[in-house]
Amino acid sequence: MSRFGVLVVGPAGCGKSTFCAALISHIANTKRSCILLHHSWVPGKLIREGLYVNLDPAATEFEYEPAVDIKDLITLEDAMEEMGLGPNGGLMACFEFLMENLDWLDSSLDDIGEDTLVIFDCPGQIELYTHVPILPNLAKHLTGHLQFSLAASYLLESTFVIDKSKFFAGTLSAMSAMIMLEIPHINIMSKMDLVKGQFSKRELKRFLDPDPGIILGDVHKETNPKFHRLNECVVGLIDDFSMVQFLQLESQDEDSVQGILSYIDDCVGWSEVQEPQIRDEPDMDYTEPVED
Ligand SMILES: Nc1nc2c(ncn2[C@@H]2O[C@H](COP(=O)(O)OP(=O)(O)OP(=O)(O)O)[C@@H](O)[C@H]2O)c(=O)[nH]1
Ligand SMILES: [Mg+2]
Repeated sequence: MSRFGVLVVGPAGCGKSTFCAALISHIANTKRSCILLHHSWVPGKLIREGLYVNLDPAATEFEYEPAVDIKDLITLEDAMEEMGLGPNGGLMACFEFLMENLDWLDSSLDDIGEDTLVIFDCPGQIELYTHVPILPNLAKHLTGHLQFSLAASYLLESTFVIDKSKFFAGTLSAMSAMIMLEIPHINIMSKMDLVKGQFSKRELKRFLDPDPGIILGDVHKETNPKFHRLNECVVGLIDDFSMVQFLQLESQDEDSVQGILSYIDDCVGWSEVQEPQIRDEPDMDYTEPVED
């Protein structure tokens, strides 16, 4: 049995939930999972039977009904009220509770159809994977105990490229997530529609496939000379790793979503498993009859 999943992570408000919904719409439009779930396609049914997992205990509105919702285990209000915590402390407490009750997640994911790509919509608090190893441990559980072939997609908002020092901060957080999660990782520059008109293709390329050395000059101009040495060290760090590249995402654009889904499919190996299948045929037994 193959199980595939993608953790959608990134800072608050970067467009994670919108991207999850766009992925689901696209998968539904192309009807690719209907066969993989139950050989039938009923709009909406797909969503209840798998695919979308909400891991944000503060999320209340969804474009698609989650198949699994952390709020069925614990809500942010409960955690805040019972432990006398604020919203961020409450969120950490929710995840600690989830980690102590992983059997709940195991049983919730038990019914997920074979070969379905499960989309995990994560909260925007990046401390969950940059400071404390909660999401990394969850990823280990999914890949180890539940045998998911799992990838992470890290979203960074495109408006970060307008402020170059913010871009470096964002790139560092993407790197940090990549290193902490230890699973195949895709960086995505979200909300590209917001900056497309403002930059030429060449200028945008500088950020999508960053050469920090070139951007450094611009950052120097924008920062106090006292910090130039620090800027250089940060650039050196990004350069040394040479691992950060971004794919472009416009969640309203189906081609853009398809492009990113193809990367995710490749990362988790979904495509490899699908190729031999005859999609519109019911399961058939092709083995030779055994003679008595
Ligand atoms: N212009 C534009 N806006 C977008 C895009 N994607 C998301 N947004 C908007 O950005 C805002 C935040 O989007 P969400 O999908 O809720 O972001 P999120 O990362 O899930 O937010 P949190 O869960 O609170 O961390 C919403 O107002 C979206 O409509 C996009 O591709 N283009
Ligand atoms: Mg969200």
